Amino acid sequence: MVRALCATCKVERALIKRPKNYQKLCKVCFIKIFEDEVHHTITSSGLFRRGERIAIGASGGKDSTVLASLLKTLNDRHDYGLNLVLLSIDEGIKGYRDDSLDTVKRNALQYDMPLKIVGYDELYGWTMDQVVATIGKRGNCTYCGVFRRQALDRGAKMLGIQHVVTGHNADDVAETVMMNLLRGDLPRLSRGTSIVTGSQTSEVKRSKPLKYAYEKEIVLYAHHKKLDYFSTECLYSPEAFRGSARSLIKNLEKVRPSAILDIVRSGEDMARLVPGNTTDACHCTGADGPAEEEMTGCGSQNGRSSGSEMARMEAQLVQTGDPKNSGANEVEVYSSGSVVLPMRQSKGKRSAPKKAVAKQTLGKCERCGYMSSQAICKACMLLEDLNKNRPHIEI
Ligand SMILES: Nc1ncnc2c1ncn2[C@@H]1O[C@H](COP(=O)(O)OP(=O)(O)OP(=O)(O)O)[C@@H](O)[C@H]1O
Repeated sequence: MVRALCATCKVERALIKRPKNYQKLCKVCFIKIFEDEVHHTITSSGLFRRGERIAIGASGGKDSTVLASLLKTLNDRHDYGLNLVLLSIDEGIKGYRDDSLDTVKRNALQYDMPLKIVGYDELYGWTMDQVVATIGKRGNCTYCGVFRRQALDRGAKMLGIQHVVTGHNADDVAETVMMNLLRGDLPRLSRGTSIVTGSQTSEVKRSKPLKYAYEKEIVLYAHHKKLDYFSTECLYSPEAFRGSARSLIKNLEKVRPSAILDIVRSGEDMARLVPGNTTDACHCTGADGPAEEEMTGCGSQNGRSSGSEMARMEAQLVQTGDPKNSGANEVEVYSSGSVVLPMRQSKGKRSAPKKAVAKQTLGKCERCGYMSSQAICKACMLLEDLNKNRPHIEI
């Protein structure tokens, strides 16, 4: 079968069928278009200012590795004038985070960026292995999410940096929109769709430059740019509700590729209906906001288990290789028939309709002194519970 010509340059043979819109592109044009689109997101939302120091939340996974590589490329190409630093949180999960941190250490050399690693053990006196040994796997993602969110802020403060970027992508945002839609929680939905969280009053703002990038295109970009990233799921259990929202969206995407971006855009439109929300930038403090809790999940939420779609896609890419070299035909990196999504059954209780929540005001946690919208921050509340059980386990 003769491969079609690239829809953009019309010279090279198409190698990639874009998951986003089925456009057939050659490798060079795909990479250029993907980079241009992220550049557009950054400039149109005025994400950075010249001279700004940016901490890239680096987990070693595909999203944050692509983010680091892309920001370096765009910073050089468009002269953003940014000072980029890698910031990694070591949750203390042996056989998972220690391996992914090795990847980040290599990335630091590859991209010539300084790397700061901050551990849960030094911040909280607990590793996630110890937390799971105490509370079991159920609910451990809540601890990890709350601790990581604060750890990223604290790591940034240690570096004297006020802006953290994370590798959250369009699929992540669509999942958050869907979850909050299903819960009937519009205020939380509104916070989850913002490209920037944290305001002038909060000490560290967070943003998602890959907000409009499809996860599948991130995998393709990483593959074709031959990026060095870590691809194993967390050893501890994923969050069931997010998994169900994800399956729902992936099934929609099969019949309507634009579904992911449509959900993101609908989320943005609905966010404008929330009283007090006038711009895309989130008005919550970002320190303790529930939407942030959801957006700072763990890699396992994205289901990279061997049976998952992303794992299949990665395996397929590795197997097929680059058709230019292997002589194979055009790579269709996805196919609606070939992907079987893991359906996780959620036994979650039906939650009562929620009232609109008032805007949060930033203060300081009475215990740790860290920024919080409540008297005692969530991390301290969780630590209190954990510490009650401390005598029962060996640390
Ligand atoms: N341990 C960590 N250290 C620093 N940043 C992290 C860490 N874990 C997650 N993040 C940040 O949060 C983002 C979303 O993380 P999450 O694990 O939910 O998604 P992911 O799709 O698996 O991301 P990635 O592919 O980058 O691991 C990551 O892209 C990264 O920027």
